[in-house]
Amino acid sequence: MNKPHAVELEHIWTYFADQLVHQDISLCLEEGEILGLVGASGSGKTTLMREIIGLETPSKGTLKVLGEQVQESCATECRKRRNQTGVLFQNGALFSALSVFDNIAFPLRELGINDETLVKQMVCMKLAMVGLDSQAAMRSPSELSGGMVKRAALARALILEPELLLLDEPTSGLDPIASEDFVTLLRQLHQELNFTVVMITHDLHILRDLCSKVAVLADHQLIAFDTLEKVLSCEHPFIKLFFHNHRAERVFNALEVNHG
Ligand SMILES: Nc1ncnc2c1ncn2[C@@H]1O[C@H](COP(=O)(O)OP(=O)(O)OP(=O)(O)O)[C@@H](O)[C@H]1O
Repeated sequence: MNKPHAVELEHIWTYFADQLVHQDISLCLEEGEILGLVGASGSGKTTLMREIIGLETPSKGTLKVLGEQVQESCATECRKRRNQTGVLFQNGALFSALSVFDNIAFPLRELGINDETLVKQMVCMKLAMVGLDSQAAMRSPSELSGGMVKRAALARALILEPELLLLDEPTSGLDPIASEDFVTLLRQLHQELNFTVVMITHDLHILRDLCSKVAVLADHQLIAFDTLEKVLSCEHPFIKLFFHNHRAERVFNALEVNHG
């Protein structure tokens, strides 16, 4: 039996004034899947993610997230869905005036959880999960390395134990080692918590090692949505450019060898 869908886009069209961004995009992501969203700059990846979060409304089409139709949700349903969705923005988007601890605690306090013992317990659990110690928790975001900022932002995104995690270029700005560590962390957390992930990424290693599905936006359309192996065999010029250059071939050769 198929798993329930975590994200369902049906015939999504998006215009900003008369500028077409998305033309008839449909896809279904099952619970527990990890989707890598790829596309050239300006192809509408961020807009699609903002639509899934509910920060932007498509011009046409139906968008269902965690079983609820986003456009028809009342305020209570919107709040509930927001609490079930964790977001990691590209630069971490931590509040610079708050310590790492208070950043991670922020969604709890916003929900009205003021029992400080409980808040401390929950924050410490998430800190441990992402591999940050209590010293890092007391620092301000500006005192952290790029990798630590991503971990702190991930802890904040996970604090309410979301069913859906949205990640915008989670490894951008990280050196290869910090990037690999972050991918390992994401994989471990996904195995433990089994959330669904939608992530904008151009990181070939993430697409190869982490994503169960890859979606490619080009020419305003979803030109491919499948496993990486199937996407690699598409003939579209953007796919050739992005997935079949020398660097990509080196990363994906291992995949082709592994899968015969
Ligand atoms: N709020 C907005 N109002 C008007 N135009 C917008 C708005 N948001 C995005 N756009 C336009 O929509 C198009 C898609 O933008 P979007 O940020 O979704 O692309 P992207 O694929 O995420 O790009 P990048 O990889 O550069 O971040 C762009 O032409 C952008 O200028």
